[in-house]
Amino acid sequence: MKLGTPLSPSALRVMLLGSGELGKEVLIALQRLGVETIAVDRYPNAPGHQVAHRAHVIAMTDGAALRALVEQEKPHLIVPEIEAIATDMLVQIEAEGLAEVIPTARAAQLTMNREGIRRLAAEELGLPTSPYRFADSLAELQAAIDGSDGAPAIGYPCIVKPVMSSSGKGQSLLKGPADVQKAWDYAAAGGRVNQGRVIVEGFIDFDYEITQLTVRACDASGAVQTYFCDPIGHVQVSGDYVESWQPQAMSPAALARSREIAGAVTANLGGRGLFGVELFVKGDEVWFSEVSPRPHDTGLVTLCSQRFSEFELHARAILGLPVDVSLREPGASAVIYGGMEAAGIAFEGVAEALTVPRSDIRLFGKPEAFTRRRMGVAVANGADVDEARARAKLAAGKVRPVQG
Ligand SMILES: Nc1ncnc2c1ncn2[C@@H]1O[C@H](COP(=O)(O)OP(=O)(O)OP(=O)(O)O)[C@@H](O)[C@H]1O
Ligand SMILES: NCC(=O)N[C@@H]1O[C@H](COP(=O)([O-])[O-])[C@@H](O)[C@H]1O
Ligand SMILES: [Mg+2]
Repeated sequence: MKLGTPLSPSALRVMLLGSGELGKEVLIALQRLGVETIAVDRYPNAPGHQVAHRAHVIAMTDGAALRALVEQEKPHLIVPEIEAIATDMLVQIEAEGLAEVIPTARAAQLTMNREGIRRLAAEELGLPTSPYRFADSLAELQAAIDGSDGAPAIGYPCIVKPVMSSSGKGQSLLKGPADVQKAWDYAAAGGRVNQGRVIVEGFIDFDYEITQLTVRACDASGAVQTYFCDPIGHVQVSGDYVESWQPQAMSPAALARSREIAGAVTANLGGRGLFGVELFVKGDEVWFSEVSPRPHDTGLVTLCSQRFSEFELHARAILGLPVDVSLREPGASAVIYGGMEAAGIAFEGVAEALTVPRSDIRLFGKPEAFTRRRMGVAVANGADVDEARARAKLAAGKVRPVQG
Protein backbone atom coordinates (compact mmCIF):
# COMPACT_ATOMS: atom_id res chain seq x y z
CA MET A 1 0.00 0.00 0.00
CA LYS A 2 1.71 3.17 -1.20
CA LEU A 3 1.58 6.26 1.00
CA GLY A 4 1.16 9.45 -0.99
CA THR A 5 0.29 13.11 -0.60
CA PRO A 6 -3.17 13.96 0.74
CA LEU A 7 -5.45 15.93 -1.58
CA SER A 8 -3.35 14.96 -4.62
CA PRO A 9 -3.71 12.14 -7.15
CA SER A 10 -1.17 10.04 -5.20
CA ALA A 11 -3.22 10.22 -1.97
CA LEU A 12 -4.02 7.09 -0.02
CA ARG A 13 -7.62 7.61 1.16
CA VAL A 14 -9.06 6.04 4.31
CA MET A 15 -12.72 6.35 5.34
CA LEU A 16 -13.76 5.82 8.96
CA LEU A 17 -17.33 4.63 9.53
CA GLY A 18 -17.93 6.00 12.99
CA SER A 19 -15.91 8.95 14.24
CA GLY A 20 -16.14 8.97 18.02
CA GLU A 21 -13.24 9.23 20.45
CA LEU A 22 -11.61 6.03 19.21
CA GLY A 23 -11.86 7.00 15.54
CA LYS A 24 -10.53 10.47 16.31
CA GLU A 25 -7.27 8.98 17.57
CA VAL A 26 -7.03 6.62 14.57
CA LEU A 27 -7.57 9.60 12.26
CA ILE A 28 -4.82 11.58 14.00
CA ALA A 29 -2.46 8.59 13.63
CA LEU A 30 -3.33 8.34 9.91
CA GLN A 31 -2.88 12.10 9.42
CA ARG A 32 0.64 11.78 10.82
CA LEU A 33 1.43 9.28 8.05
CA GLY A 34 0.14 11.62 5.35
CA VAL A 35 -3.07 9.69 4.70
CA GLU A 36 -6.10 11.50 3.27
CA THR A 37 -8.87 10.94 5.80
CA ILE A 38 -12.65 10.91 5.50
CA ALA A 39 -14.66 10.83 8.73
CA VAL A 40 -18.28 9.60 8.73
CA ASP A 41 -20.75 9.54 11.58
CA ARG A 42 -24.48 9.76 12.24
CA TYR A 43 -24.36 13.28 13.72
CA PRO A 44 -22.47 16.50 12.84
CA ASN A 45 -19.24 17.57 14.53
CA ALA A 46 -18.43 14.13 15.89
CA PRO A 47 -14.93 14.00 17.45
CA GLY A 48 -13.32 12.48 14.34
CA HIS A 49 -15.08 14.94 12.01
CA GLN A 50 -13.01 17.65 13.66
CA VAL A 51 -9.62 16.20 12.66
CA ALA A 52 -10.24 14.67 9.20
CA HIS A 53 -9.79 16.14 5.73
CA ARG A 54 -13.50 15.70 5.03
CA ALA A 55 -16.52 14.99 7.22
CA HIS A 56 -19.86 13.42 6.28
CA VAL A 57 -23.08 12.80 8.19
CA ILE A 58 -25.12 9.79 7.03
CA ALA A 59 -27.18 6.99 8.53
CA MET A 60 -24.47 4.32 8.32
CA THR A 61 -27.12 1.60 8.67
CA ASP A 62 -28.59 2.76 5.33
CA GLY A 63 -26.83 0.61 2.71
CA ALA A 64 -27.76 2.83 -0.24
CA ALA A 65 -26.50 5.99 1.49
CA LEU A 66 -23.29 4.18 2.46
CA ARG A 67 -22.68 2.98 -1.07
CA ALA A 68 -23.34 6.42 -2.57
CA LEU A 69 -20.77 7.96 -0.22
CA VAL A 70 -18.17 5.28 -1.03
CA GLU A 71 -18.72 5.86 -4.76
CA GLN A 72 -18.30 9.59 -4.21
CA GLU A 73 -15.19 9.45 -2.00
CA LYS A 74 -13.50 6.36 -3.51
CA PRO A 75 -11.57 5.39 -0.35
CA HIS A 76 -8.87 2.72 -0.67
CA LEU A 77 -9.67 1.47 2.83
CA ILE A 78 -12.93 1.50 4.80
CA VAL A 79 -12.42 1.29 8.57
CA PRO A 80 -15.50 0.46 10.69
CA GLU A 81 -15.34 2.23 14.07
CA ILE A 82 -18.73 1.14 15.48
CA GLU A 83 -20.94 -1.94 15.08
CA ALA A 84 -24.09 -0.28 13.72
CA ILE A 85 -23.25 -0.23 10.01
CA ALA A 86 -24.97 -1.73 6.96
CA THR A 87 -22.45 -4.57 6.92
CA ASP A 88 -24.27 -6.41 4.08
CA MET A 89 -23.32 -3.45 1.93
CA LEU A 90 -19.72 -3.66 3.16
CA VAL A 91 -19.67 -7.29 2.00
CA GLN A 92 -20.88 -6.17 -1.46
CA ILE A 93 -18.43 -3.27 -1.62
CA GLU A 94 -15.56 -5.60 -0.77
CA ALA A 95 -16.72 -8.27 -3.24
CA GLU A 96 -16.94 -5.71 -6.05
CA GLY A 97 -13.45 -4.45 -5.22
CA LEU A 98 -14.67 -0.88 -4.61
CA ALA A 99 -12.58 -0.67 -1.41
CA GLU A 100 -10.85 -2.91 1.11
CA VAL A 101 -12.80 -3.29 4.35
CA ILE A 102 -10.79 -3.47 7.61
CA PRO A 103 -10.12 -6.04 8.82
CA THR A 104 -12.60 -7.84 6.49
CA ALA A 105 -16.27 -7.24 5.64
CA ARG A 106 -17.07 -10.64 7.13
CA ALA A 107 -15.46 -9.65 10.46
CA ALA A 108 -17.53 -6.46 10.55
CA GLN A 109 -20.66 -8.46 9.76
CA LEU A 110 -20.05 -11.19 12.34
CA THR A 111 -19.20 -8.77 15.17
CA MET A 112 -22.04 -6.35 14.42
CA ASN A 113 -24.41 -8.83 15.98
CA ARG A 114 -23.67 -10.70 19.21
CA GLU A 115 -25.25 -13.80 17.69
CA GLY A 116 -22.79 -13.95 14.79
CA ILE A 117 -19.62 -13.73 16.86
CA ARG A 118 -20.93 -15.86 19.74
CA ARG A 119 -21.98 -18.74 17.48
CA LEU A 120 -18.66 -18.54 15.64
CA ALA A 121 -16.60 -18.56 18.85
CA ALA A 122 -18.57 -21.19 20.77
CA GLU A 123 -20.09 -23.43 18.10
CA GLU A 124 -17.51 -23.30 15.27
CA LEU A 125 -14.25 -22.61 17.08
CA GLY A 126 -15.22 -24.46 20.27
CA LEU A 127 -13.97 -21.66 22.53
CA PRO A 128 -15.24 -21.50 26.12
CA THR A 129 -17.96 -18.85 26.63
CA SER A 130 -20.74 -18.22 29.13
CA PRO A 131 -23.85 -20.38 28.52
CA TYR A 132 -26.18 -18.43 26.22
CA ARG A 133 -29.54 -18.44 24.45
CA PHE A 134 -31.27 -15.97 22.13
CA ALA A 135 -34.85 -14.73 22.48
CA ASP A 136 -37.24 -12.69 20.32
CA SER A 137 -39.96 -12.05 22.89
CA LEU A 138 -40.49 -11.73 26.61
CA ALA A 139 -42.01 -15.22 26.68
CA GLU A 140 -39.01 -16.71 24.87
CA LEU A 141 -36.65 -14.93 27.23
CA GLN A 142 -38.46 -16.29 30.28
CA ALA A 143 -38.41 -19.80 28.76
CA ALA A 144 -34.68 -19.57 27.99
CA ILE A 145 -33.95 -18.63 31.60
CA ASP A 146 -36.27 -21.31 33.09
CA GLY A 147 -35.61 -24.03 30.52
CA SER A 148 -39.40 -24.48 30.27
CA ASP A 149 -39.05 -25.00 26.49
CA GLY A 150 -37.02 -28.16 27.11
CA ALA A 151 -33.63 -26.63 26.26
CA PRO A 152 -31.00 -26.21 29.03
CA ALA A 153 -31.96 -23.41 31.44
CA ILE A 154 -29.68 -20.36 31.72
CA GLY A 155 -30.94 -19.73 35.28
CA TYR A 156 -30.11 -16.82 37.59
CA PRO A 157 -28.04 -14.69 37.85
CA CYS A 158 -27.91 -13.95 34.15
CA ILE A 159 -27.27 -11.02 31.85
CA VAL A 160 -29.59 -9.82 29.08
CA LYS A 161 -28.28 -7.66 26.22
CA PRO A 162 -29.72 -6.52 22.90
CA VAL A 163 -27.99 -8.50 20.12
CA MET A 164 -26.91 -5.19 18.63
CA SER A 165 -25.58 -2.73 21.19
CA SER A 166 -22.34 -1.59 22.75
CA SER A 167 -20.96 0.20 25.81
CA GLY A 168 -23.51 -1.63 27.97
CA LYS A 169 -26.52 0.02 26.32
CA GLY A 170 -29.66 -1.97 27.08
CA GLN A 171 -27.77 -4.47 29.30
CA SER A 172 -29.15 -5.75 32.64
CA LEU A 173 -28.11 -8.18 35.35
CA LEU A 174 -31.06 -10.35 36.39
CA LYS A 175 -31.09 -11.79 39.90
CA GLY A 176 -34.52 -13.40 39.81
CA PRO A 177 -37.88 -13.67 37.99
CA ALA A 178 -38.91 -10.18 39.11
CA ASP A 179 -36.17 -8.67 36.90
CA VAL A 180 -37.16 -10.28 33.57
CA GLN A 181 -39.81 -7.84 32.32
CA LYS A 182 -37.66 -4.80 33.16
CA ALA A 183 -34.62 -6.32 31.42
CA TRP A 184 -36.67 -7.08 28.30
CA ASP A 185 -38.05 -3.53 28.13
CA TYR A 186 -34.63 -1.98 28.75
CA ALA A 187 -33.01 -4.11 26.03
CA ALA A 188 -35.67 -3.11 23.52
CA ALA A 189 -35.04 0.57 24.30
CA GLY A 190 -31.22 0.28 24.36
CA GLY A 191 -30.47 -1.69 21.20
CA ARG A 192 -29.08 0.44 18.38
CA VAL A 193 -30.70 -1.52 15.55
CA ASN A 194 -33.00 -4.51 15.13
CA GLN A 195 -34.86 -3.97 18.41
CA GLY A 196 -36.41 -7.05 19.87
CA ARG A 197 -33.79 -9.80 19.84
CA VAL A 198 -31.68 -10.39 22.91
CA ILE A 199 -28.95 -12.70 24.14
CA VAL A 200 -29.25 -14.05 27.65
CA GLU A 201 -25.96 -15.20 29.14
CA GLY A 202 -25.21 -17.12 32.31
CA PHE A 203 -23.29 -14.90 34.72
CA ILE A 204 -19.57 -15.72 34.91
CA ASP A 205 -18.22 -15.10 38.39
CA PHE A 206 -14.76 -14.10 37.17
CA ASP A 207 -11.81 -12.92 39.29
CA TYR A 208 -11.00 -10.21 36.75
CA GLU A 209 -11.54 -9.40 33.09
CA ILE A 210 -9.09 -8.31 30.43
CA THR A 211 -8.86 -6.94 26.95
CA GLN A 212 -6.21 -8.77 24.96
CA LEU A 213 -5.25 -6.34 22.21
CA THR A 214 -4.19 -8.48 19.27
CA VAL A 215 -2.67 -7.10 16.08
CA ARG A 216 -2.59 -8.76 12.69
CA ALA A 217 0.11 -6.90 10.80
CA CYS A 218 2.71 -7.51 8.10
CA ASP A 219 6.25 -8.51 9.01
CA ALA A 220 9.34 -7.46 7.04
CA SER A 221 8.55 -10.03 4.34
CA GLY A 222 4.98 -8.78 3.97
CA ALA A 223 3.39 -11.86 5.58
CA VAL A 224 0.63 -11.23 8.16
CA GLN A 225 1.68 -12.18 11.69
CA THR A 226 -0.19 -12.04 15.02
CA TYR A 227 1.18 -9.83 17.81
CA PHE A 228 -0.11 -9.63 21.39
CA CYS A 229 0.00 -6.49 23.53
CA ASP A 230 0.33 -6.77 27.31
CA PRO A 231 -3.08 -7.58 28.88
CA ILE A 232 -5.30 -4.67 29.91
CA GLY A 233 -7.32 -4.98 33.12
CA HIS A 234 -10.53 -2.97 33.52
CA VAL A 235 -13.54 -2.19 35.65
CA GLN A 236 -17.00 -1.95 34.08
CA VAL A 237 -20.11 -0.41 35.61
CA SER A 238 -23.46 -1.37 34.03
CA GLY A 239 -21.55 -2.82 31.07
CA ASP A 240 -19.54 0.33 30.36
CA TYR A 241 -15.85 0.79 31.08
CA VAL A 242 -14.87 3.31 33.77
CA GLU A 243 -11.22 2.48 34.41
CA SER A 244 -8.48 0.43 32.71
CA TRP A 245 -4.82 -0.33 33.31
CA GLN A 246 -1.89 -2.10 31.65
CA PRO A 247 -0.32 -4.53 32.37
CA GLN A 248 -2.83 -6.70 34.23
CA ALA A 249 -0.96 -9.29 36.34
CA MET A 250 -1.92 -12.83 35.25
CA SER A 251 -0.77 -16.37 35.91
CA PRO A 252 1.39 -17.72 33.06
CA ALA A 253 -1.32 -20.35 32.33
CA ALA A 254 -4.14 -17.78 32.14
CA LEU A 255 -2.03 -15.52 29.91
CA ALA A 256 -1.16 -18.39 27.58
CA ARG A 257 -4.81 -19.49 27.38
CA SER A 258 -5.94 -15.90 26.72
CA ARG A 259 -3.55 -15.61 23.82
CA GLU A 260 -4.57 -18.99 22.47
CA ILE A 261 -8.23 -17.86 22.42
CA ALA A 262 -7.38 -14.40 21.02
CA GLY A 263 -5.20 -15.98 18.36
CA ALA A 264 -7.93 -18.42 17.31
CA VAL A 265 -10.70 -15.86 17.00
CA THR A 266 -8.60 -13.20 15.23
CA ALA A 267 -7.14 -15.76 12.82
CA ASN A 268 -10.67 -16.74 11.84
CA LEU A 269 -11.78 -13.11 11.35
CA GLY A 270 -8.64 -12.47 9.27
CA GLY A 271 -7.41 -9.34 7.51
CA ARG A 272 -5.10 -6.73 8.99
CA GLY A 273 -5.69 -4.49 11.99
CA LEU A 274 -5.95 -4.36 15.75
CA PHE A 275 -8.60 -6.35 17.65
CA GLY A 276 -9.78 -6.02 21.27
CA VAL A 277 -10.48 -9.53 22.55
CA GLU A 278 -12.54 -9.43 25.77
CA LEU A 279 -11.91 -12.29 28.17
CA PHE A 280 -13.07 -13.28 31.66
CA VAL A 281 -10.50 -14.95 33.94
CA LYS A 282 -10.95 -17.07 37.07
CA GLY A 283 -7.76 -18.71 38.31
CA ASP A 284 -6.24 -20.32 35.21
CA GLU A 285 -9.62 -20.60 33.48
CA VAL A 286 -10.48 -18.16 30.66
CA TRP A 287 -13.78 -17.46 28.85
CA PHE A 288 -14.18 -15.61 25.57
CA SER A 289 -16.73 -12.77 25.86
CA GLU A 290 -16.59 -10.75 22.63
CA VAL A 291 -14.18 -9.09 20.21
CA SER A 292 -13.98 -5.68 18.56
CA PRO A 293 -12.25 -5.86 15.15
CA ARG A 294 -10.90 -2.34 15.85
CA PRO A 295 -9.47 -0.34 18.77
CA HIS A 296 -11.20 -0.89 22.09
CA ASP A 297 -12.34 1.73 24.61
CA THR A 298 -10.38 0.08 27.47
CA GLY A 299 -7.31 0.41 25.23
CA LEU A 300 -7.35 4.20 25.67
CA VAL A 301 -4.76 3.44 28.38
CA THR A 302 -2.25 2.64 25.63
CA LEU A 303 -2.07 6.38 24.88
CA CYS A 304 0.36 6.48 27.81
CA SER A 305 1.50 2.89 28.40
CA GLN A 306 2.78 1.55 25.07
CA ARG A 307 5.45 2.68 22.65
CA PHE A 308 2.65 2.91 20.05
CA SER A 309 -0.97 3.37 21.17
CA GLU A 310 -3.64 0.94 19.95
CA PHE A 311 -4.71 3.68 17.51
CA GLU A 312 -1.23 4.00 16.01
CA LEU A 313 -0.97 0.21 15.85
CA HIS A 314 -4.31 -0.01 14.00
CA ALA A 315 -3.21 2.71 11.56
CA ARG A 316 0.10 0.97 10.87
CA ALA A 317 -1.41 -2.50 10.58
CA ILE A 318 -4.13 -1.46 8.11
CA LEU A 319 -1.56 0.35 5.96
CA GLY A 320 0.54 -2.83 5.75
CA LEU A 321 3.32 -1.37 7.93
CA PRO A 322 5.21 -3.26 10.64
CA VAL A 323 4.22 -2.84 14.30
CA ASP A 324 5.94 -2.72 17.69
CA VAL A 325 3.51 -3.74 20.45
CA SER A 326 5.90 -3.25 23.35
CA LEU A 327 4.82 -1.81 26.68
CA ARG A 328 6.65 1.39 27.64
CA GLU A 329 5.64 1.60 31.30
CA PRO A 330 2.65 0.81 33.53
CA GLY A 331 -0.31 3.09 32.89
CA ALA A 332 -4.00 3.59 33.62
CA SER A 333 -7.03 5.43 32.26
CA ALA A 334 -10.14 6.83 33.96
CA VAL A 335 -13.24 8.10 32.16
CA ILE A 336 -14.56 11.68 32.36
CA TYR A 337 -18.39 11.72 32.02
CA GLY A 338 -20.71 14.49 30.88
CA GLY A 339 -22.50 14.57 34.24
CA MET A 340 -25.38 16.57 32.70
CA GLU A 341 -27.59 16.78 29.65
CA ALA A 342 -26.47 19.86 27.70
CA ALA A 343 -24.92 20.93 24.40
CA GLY A 344 -21.62 22.79 24.13
CA ILE A 345 -20.44 22.17 27.68
CA ALA A 346 -17.19 23.51 29.17
CA PHE A 347 -14.60 21.89 31.44
CA GLU A 348 -13.20 23.37 34.63
CA GLY A 349 -10.32 22.00 36.68
CA VAL A 350 -8.19 20.92 33.72
CA ALA A 351 -5.10 22.79 34.92
CA GLU A 352 -5.53 21.25 38.36
CA ALA A 353 -5.94 17.77 36.85
CA LEU A 354 -2.70 18.18 34.95
CA THR A 355 -0.80 18.89 38.16
CA VAL A 356 -1.23 15.19 38.99
CA PRO A 357 2.22 13.67 38.31
CA ARG A 358 2.66 11.87 34.96
CA SER A 359 -0.96 12.54 33.93
CA ASP A 360 -2.52 13.68 30.67
CA ILE A 361 -6.07 14.17 29.47
CA ARG A 362 -8.08 13.96 26.26
CA LEU A 363 -11.32 15.90 25.81
CA PHE A 364 -13.16 14.38 22.88
CA GLY A 365 -15.09 17.47 21.74
CA LYS A 366 -18.50 15.74 21.57
CA PRO A 367 -21.06 18.45 20.76
CA GLU A 368 -23.58 17.26 23.32
CA ALA A 369 -23.19 15.83 26.82
CA PHE A 370 -25.38 13.22 28.55
CA THR A 371 -25.02 12.29 32.19
CA ARG A 372 -23.22 9.00 31.43
CA ARG A 373 -21.75 9.96 28.05
CA ARG A 374 -17.97 9.56 27.88
CA MET A 375 -16.66 13.06 27.13
CA GLY A 376 -12.98 12.62 27.93
CA VAL A 377 -10.40 10.44 29.59
CA ALA A 378 -7.46 10.91 31.94
CA VAL A 379 -4.39 8.72 31.58
CA ALA A 380 -1.40 8.46 33.90
CA ASN A 381 1.76 6.48 34.40
CA GLY A 382 3.21 5.20 37.66
CA ALA A 383 5.88 2.93 39.06
CA ASP A 384 3.20 0.20 39.03
CA VAL A 385 -0.45 -0.05 37.97
CA ASP A 386 -1.72 0.81 41.47
CA GLU A 387 0.06 4.15 41.38
CA ALA A 388 -1.01 4.76 37.78
CA ARG A 389 -4.68 3.96 38.62
CA ALA A 390 -4.71 6.27 41.61
CA ARG A 391 -3.27 9.09 39.50
CA ALA A 392 -5.62 8.59 36.54
CA LYS A 393 -8.68 8.55 38.85
CA LEU A 394 -7.44 11.63 40.71
CA ALA A 395 -6.87 13.55 37.46
CA ALA A 396 -10.24 12.51 35.96
CA GLY A 397 -12.01 13.56 39.16
CA LYS A 398 -10.56 17.04 39.01
CA VAL A 399 -12.12 17.76 35.61
CA ARG A 400 -15.57 19.29 36.17
CA PRO A 401 -18.04 19.56 33.27
CA VAL A 402 -20.06 22.81 33.49
CA GLN A 403 -22.69 24.54 31.34
CA GLY A 404 -20.94 26.20 28.38
N1 LIG B 1 -21.87 -13.36 30.98
C1 LIG B 1 -21.32 -12.41 31.75
N2 LIG B 1 -20.92 -12.70 33.01
C2 LIG B 1 -20.38 -11.75 33.81
N3 LIG B 1 -20.21 -10.47 33.44
C3 LIG B 1 -20.59 -10.12 32.19
C4 LIG B 1 -21.16 -11.06 31.28
N4 LIG B 1 -21.44 -10.43 30.14
C5 LIG B 1 -21.06 -9.14 30.31
N5 LIG B 1 -20.55 -8.94 31.54
C6 LIG B 1 -20.02 -7.67 32.08
O1 LIG B 1 -20.56 -6.59 31.32
C7 LIG B 1 -19.52 -5.96 30.56
C8 LIG B 1 -20.05 -5.50 29.22
O2 LIG B 1 -20.51 -6.62 28.48
P1 LIG B 1 -20.28 -6.65 26.91
O3 LIG B 1 -18.84 -6.44 26.61
O4 LIG B 1 -20.92 -7.85 26.37
O5 LIG B 1 -21.14 -5.34 26.51
P2 LIG B 1 -20.94 -4.29 25.38
O6 LIG B 1 -22.17 -3.47 25.41
O7 LIG B 1 -20.55 -4.97 24.14
O8 LIG B 1 -19.74 -3.40 25.86
P3 LIG B 1 -18.55 -2.75 24.96
O9 LIG B 1 -19.13 -2.34 23.68
O10 LIG B 1 -18.14 -1.59 25.83
O11 LIG B 1 -17.50 -3.79 24.88
C9 LIG B 1 -18.41 -6.97 30.49
O12 LIG B 1 -17.16 -6.35 30.25
C10 LIG B 1 -18.51 -7.61 31.87
O13 LIG B 1 -17.97 -6.76 32.87
N1 LIG C 1 -17.56 0.46 23.53
C1 LIG C 1 -17.55 1.02 22.22
C2 LIG C 1 -17.00 2.45 22.25
O1 LIG C 1 -16.50 2.92 23.26
N2 LIG C 1 -17.08 3.15 21.12
C3 LIG C 1 -16.67 4.52 21.01
O2 LIG C 1 -17.70 5.37 21.45
C4 LIG C 1 -18.17 6.15 20.36
C5 LIG C 1 -19.66 6.45 20.49
O3 LIG C 1 -19.80 7.28 21.60
P1 LIG C 1 -21.22 7.97 21.92
O4 LIG C 1 -22.16 6.84 22.25
O5 LIG C 1 -20.91 8.88 23.08
O6 LIG C 1 -21.66 8.72 20.67
C6 LIG C 1 -17.82 5.38 19.13
O7 LIG C 1 -17.81 6.18 17.97
C7 LIG C 1 -16.46 4.85 19.53
O8 LIG C 1 -15.46 5.82 19.40
MG1 LIG D 1 -17.56 -5.49 25.73
